[in-house]
Amino acid sequence: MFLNKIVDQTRIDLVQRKLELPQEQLQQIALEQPRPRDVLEAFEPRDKVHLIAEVKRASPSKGMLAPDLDPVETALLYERHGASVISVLTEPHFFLGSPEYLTAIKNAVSIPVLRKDFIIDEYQVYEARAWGADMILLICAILDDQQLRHLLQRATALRMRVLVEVHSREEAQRAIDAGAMIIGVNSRNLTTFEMNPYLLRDIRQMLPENRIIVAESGIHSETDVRRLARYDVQAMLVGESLVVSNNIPDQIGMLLQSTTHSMQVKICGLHDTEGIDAAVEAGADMLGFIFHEPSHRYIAPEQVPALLQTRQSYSQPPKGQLRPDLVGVFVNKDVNYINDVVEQAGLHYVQLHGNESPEFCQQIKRPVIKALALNEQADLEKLAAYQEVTWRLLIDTPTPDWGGTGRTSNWDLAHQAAQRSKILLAGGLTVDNVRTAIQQVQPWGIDVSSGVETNKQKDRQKIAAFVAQARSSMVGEQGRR
Ligand SMILES: O=C(O)c1ccccc1N[C@@H]1O[C@H](COP(=O)(O)O)[C@@H](O)[C@H]1O
Repeated sequence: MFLNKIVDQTRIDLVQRKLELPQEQLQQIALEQPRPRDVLEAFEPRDKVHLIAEVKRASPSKGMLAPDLDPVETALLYERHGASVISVLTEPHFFLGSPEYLTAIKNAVSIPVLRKDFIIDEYQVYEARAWGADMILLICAILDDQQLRHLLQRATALRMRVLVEVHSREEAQRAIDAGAMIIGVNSRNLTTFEMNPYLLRDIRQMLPENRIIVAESGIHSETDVRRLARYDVQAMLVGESLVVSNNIPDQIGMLLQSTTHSMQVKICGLHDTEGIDAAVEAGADMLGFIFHEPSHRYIAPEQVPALLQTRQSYSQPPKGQLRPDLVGVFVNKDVNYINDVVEQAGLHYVQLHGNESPEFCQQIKRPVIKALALNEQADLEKLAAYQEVTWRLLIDTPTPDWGGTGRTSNWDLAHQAAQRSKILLAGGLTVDNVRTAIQQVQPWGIDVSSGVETNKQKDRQKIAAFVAQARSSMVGEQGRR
């Protein structure tokens, strides 16, 4: 097994290195180093997705990636094009890494540098500092709780920061309990090399708000980054897709641009197979289900999993896509009912579309999207109380029917809201007006129901055209959160 092999090899190497340089001397060198660079500052502002760019020549899962890569030139290129931290492999046998790369890179760039290795012994922590690292990686899968705490404590005493890597809910809890402030969720299982692209979604909610969350592995495309922006990570650690690229600046540009310029699309009011297939195949990010009985779009909660299970489009989405997130829409329902439906229907988000108070929102077991109507300037003030306790705000048209009416909202007020928080814009969007809406309001995402229907049924062509139009409508950096 790969992990065992690499840890065994690390132990053998360590015996030799300790003979060459006893720990006492190494410790002295580590203590003489200038103070580490400020890693936490590198992840400011916290509501952006920062790039940890990795210098990696090979990997056991992919073999040779970029054997001729010049580590220092590559790191300098990463820094010039917007990386916040450089990750350097120092493991020599499986990743063709080297401590010399780390030191040379540290001397060349002015951003923090991470020692990415299989650290199992405090000797390696001192090495990292002696070589110039500002941050180290600790992998939960190869450490027990006592080792994890001990190595964290050693690194902290040397003023380094620690990226604690997890691969499951159980490891995430161990990282939290050990006091990890920077938690990396690695979608690649280090034992089987299998990818679980849903891992981050599955464990994101259990990670406390005050931690820095790093998404690791398999980040290649705009679609990948759009998902990360949905799970509110502070950083993405990217190696392979950078080093194999024949245009690294373009690849970095695409990844970073996608963190802010990529439009999240929710298709709402789905209740039949055709609608679900059309929304998934068009590449929708979120599927919305209406649990408000008077609506013609109503679906009983228990029907949702049953319906999704029958759809191959959902269980095995088209290449390059993943299963969208599921949103349940409720109007003035009881909190216990909502929390039961969350489990029953397997929801990832809850949209509250009635008069629910901020206190009510706090009792919901999933991140809340709170729908609010903006009639006049003064209504903007009510956003603040909800912003604190919800995941996103949704600006919809004020009507007695609550929502799904096909009437557009006040885009000027919505734009002002979008400058204050990440909003979803809803109400009367269609393929004909969505570009203007995006450019005028600059929302974080958009939500549509009526506008992609014909005779009250979801229309495959309208859905495809709507998603394509939304995605091609560029949003400027200015004014969008
Ligand atoms: O769609 C409904 O029937 C509905 C009922 C009750 C609350 C919200 C509802 N839909 C929401 O309305 C917007 C879509 O509006 P439009 O149809 O595109 O104008 C969206 O947020 C739905 O979740």
